[in-house]
Amino acid sequence: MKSMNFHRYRQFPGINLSDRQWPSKTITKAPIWCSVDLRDGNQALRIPMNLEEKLQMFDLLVEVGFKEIEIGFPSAAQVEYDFARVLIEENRIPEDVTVQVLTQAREHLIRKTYDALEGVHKAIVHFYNSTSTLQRDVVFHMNQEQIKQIAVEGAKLVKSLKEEYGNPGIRFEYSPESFTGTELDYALEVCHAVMDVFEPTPDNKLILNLPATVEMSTANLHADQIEWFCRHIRNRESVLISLHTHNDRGTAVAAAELAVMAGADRVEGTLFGNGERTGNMDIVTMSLNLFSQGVDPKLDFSNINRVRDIYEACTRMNVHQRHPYVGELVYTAFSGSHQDAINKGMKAQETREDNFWDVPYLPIDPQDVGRTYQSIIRINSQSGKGGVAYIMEREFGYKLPKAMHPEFGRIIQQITDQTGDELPPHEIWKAFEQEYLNRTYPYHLRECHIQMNASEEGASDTIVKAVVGINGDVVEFEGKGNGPIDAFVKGFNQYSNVHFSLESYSEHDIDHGSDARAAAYINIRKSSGRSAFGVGVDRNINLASIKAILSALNRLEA
Ligand SMILES: CC(=O)SCCNC(=O)CCNC(=O)[C@H](O)C(C)(C)COP(=O)(O)OP(=O)(O)OC[C@H]1O[C@@H](n2cnc3c(N)ncnc32)[C@H](O)[C@@H]1OP(=O)(O)O
Ligand SMILES: CC(C)C(=O)C(=O)O
Repeated sequence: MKSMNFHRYRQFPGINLSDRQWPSKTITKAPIWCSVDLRDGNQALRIPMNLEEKLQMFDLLVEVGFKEIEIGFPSAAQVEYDFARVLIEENRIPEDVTVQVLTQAREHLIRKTYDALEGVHKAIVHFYNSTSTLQRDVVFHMNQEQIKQIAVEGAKLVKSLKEEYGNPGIRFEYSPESFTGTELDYALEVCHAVMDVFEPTPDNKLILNLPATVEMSTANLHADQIEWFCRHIRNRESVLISLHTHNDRGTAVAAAELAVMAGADRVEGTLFGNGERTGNMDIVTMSLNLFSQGVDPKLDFSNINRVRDIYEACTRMNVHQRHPYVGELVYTAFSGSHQDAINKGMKAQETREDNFWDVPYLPIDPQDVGRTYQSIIRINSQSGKGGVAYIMEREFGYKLPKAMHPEFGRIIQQITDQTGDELPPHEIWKAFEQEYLNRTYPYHLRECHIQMNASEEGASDTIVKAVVGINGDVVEFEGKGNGPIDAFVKGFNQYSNVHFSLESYSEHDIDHGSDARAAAYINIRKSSGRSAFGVGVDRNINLASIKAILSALNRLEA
């Protein structure tokens, strides 16, 4: 085997934090959420959102419950600037929502950003410069002091423009961009220098956003970085520590979760993890993770499909079928043992008294996010008898007796083995009809009259007069027994010379009301030892049973 070029990469260094506290913490409340869909999400799209799409996305974010929304980078492009103006001039920002705008720590961009915010009630001016070791070297060719000065000069300008514009509703956020690639003590030094400019207080906090601009380490090391920072920052009560994780290693959500345990107050992210490269932290997943632990997520994803549809329309991105909580297949089991457990779990759930959700393989109730139970079991060659029985009951109201499950399961398995494809419910129904209900050869019930006689002593007997097609001939017979089935079987045995016994019988209503039909399931065994189920459906339960007998016999003859 050829080995890969792993020696070109270095291990991320450990963090010196031997008494880390975060591993024994749990998250008991939602962090302050900030959506960056309209900025980090938008800047990574092949076709960025137009004004109309941005408005639609903004309205969705408000509807979901975000109170802080980064609406763009107004100094970057006209559409970004215009969007801020439309929101402000058309009074589209609800009272309780703060919009946030991003700018590089560069004078002309900061000034333009303030122009875009003219007249806003509440806004966060978010400015950044990269502080990472690598970018200082290869992008800026500056030393630590020079890079710190970019941040400090930016902070001074951002602060003075607030006064110049006389807008008390402006707050500040600073990001040492590429924080996770920056020496921790240096990132701290830069943030302290920025704090010295703003002089934040507990009533007037500065947001320090510590981005994992590129996800470079395992989530535990990220949590160590955040705990280290939270412990070393001065005036901790005067700053909000914000997270902004990316998903380069596929663990942005885990990194954000552990970092909240490590002390962060606020989390930036996007719907479904849209954003640069592999995306930003997925707020839907993180908030529903909290939800699934019994914590109020403070965001409303109770109609997840609507959120997905608007997201897909605005971004032209598709949500993956396996995306947590929302993907088409995430509440679906194809495999037999999962189906069996879900089927049993759903039944047990109906009888639970404590209302807690506890169904195998379904971490949350799909209905809590506006999904249905419709597709929790779907059938293909990996499926089992329990799943097939579930579909028959759920989709068509046929409660196949348990002893019949293996038989019908095998019939469906043969089809799925042949096609290799999923078998939708209507195809399962077709197979059921063909196998059990539509068989008329060699036996076919043409007429049947049932007469039940009750004697004064309470005993009763039944006479069945039937006309049955047998191998193309028409045979008329009469039988007497202690009930319609017994009478029919006796008569039939006599005239057809076919001998069998009844092994099991069950029946139920399929529909309700005066027009209700009944389904009967009868298992018969011939003297040869072979046995089969038959199914009959009729408005009259006795006729349904007689049809079920002939269905079973026909199957045994086939
Ligand atoms: C991690 C993130 O997601 S950060 C957000 C990223 N988002 C975006 O960049 C989207 C919007 N950006 C843009 O539209 C543009 O990049 C703008 C408007 C911000 C800047 O435009 P331009 O100046 O034309 O282009 P560009 O970004 O290539 O400029 C790079 C220059 O700015 C310098 N620069 C970058 N950040 C800073 C800073 N904070 N302070 C001073 N100079 C900076 C670079 O070193 C480079 O300098 P050079 O020209 O001497 O080599
Ligand atoms: C500007 C910052 C917060 C950013 O987008 C990043 O670092 O990913």
